[in-house]
Amino acid sequence: MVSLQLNAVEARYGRKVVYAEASTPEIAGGRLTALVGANAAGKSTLFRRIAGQLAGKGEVRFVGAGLHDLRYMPQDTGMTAALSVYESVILALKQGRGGWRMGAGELAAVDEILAGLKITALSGRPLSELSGGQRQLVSIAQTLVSRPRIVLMDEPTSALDLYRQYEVLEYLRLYAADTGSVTILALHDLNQVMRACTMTIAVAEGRIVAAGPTLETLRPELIRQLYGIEARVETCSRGCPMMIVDRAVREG
Ligand SMILES: Nc1ncnc2c1ncn2[C@@H]1O[C@H](COP(=O)(O)OP(=O)(O)OP(=O)(O)O)[C@@H](O)[C@H]1O
Repeated sequence: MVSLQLNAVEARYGRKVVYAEASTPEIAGGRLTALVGANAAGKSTLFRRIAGQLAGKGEVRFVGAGLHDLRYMPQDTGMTAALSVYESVILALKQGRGGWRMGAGELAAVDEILAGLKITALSGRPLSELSGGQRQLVSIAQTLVSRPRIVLMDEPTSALDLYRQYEVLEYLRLYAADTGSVTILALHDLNQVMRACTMTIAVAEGRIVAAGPTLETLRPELIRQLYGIEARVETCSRGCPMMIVDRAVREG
């Protein structure tokens, strides 16, 4: 079983300390975990620290996986390379593996991920000619094609239409269940979080302020603390929890 835990982790940019001592409970694999918080709260910074891109004290403890099994999809993937979609996914698969010979299994993995995300038709298109939503789907394919056991995704649905948001969240949920991977998604849409993520970690001003089962964690008091928004969680007529926003309770 794969899991991840932070113990008194520091994350800094040079002298600027964003997290002084961030700790989490064990984050289990096999299900989706949400990372939530306001703009500039520290979500991407926490991902960078887990991914080994930032230094600092404390322990990032992986069980059943290591940094070589980790893929981090940043918010802005800046796809400028003169490659086709298919080539870019092959490149992502080859990252860290060495050699260019493609086995039948590797080609099948590329075909499978493109089909799974319903972007096979984009295979031959240059990255530079894709729409924002298409780029985001390709980026997800690049992140998952090697079937990593630790997956960190920064706002993976931010450029997608409603249908694609639903499809991608479902795809990610099944990916986590199939592979047992620790899959953490930074998300702003709390209804997506409630629909898809079993566990939620909330950050504010460089501190982890809550972590636990999603429905127990996303309480109105926490929403107010994180976002300055008065909100309710109610059950819709089909039995699903929904976040209803009433009003802003702070300026700015
Ligand atoms: N390269 C950097 N150098 C210095 N400070 C940075 C750097 N990147 C981010 N920060 C700062 O770190 C803090 C946390 O930023 P971070 O990008 O982690 O927030 P976030 O929660 O991901 O925000 P958003 O929802 O807006 O993407 C902010 O104060 C930000 O200005």
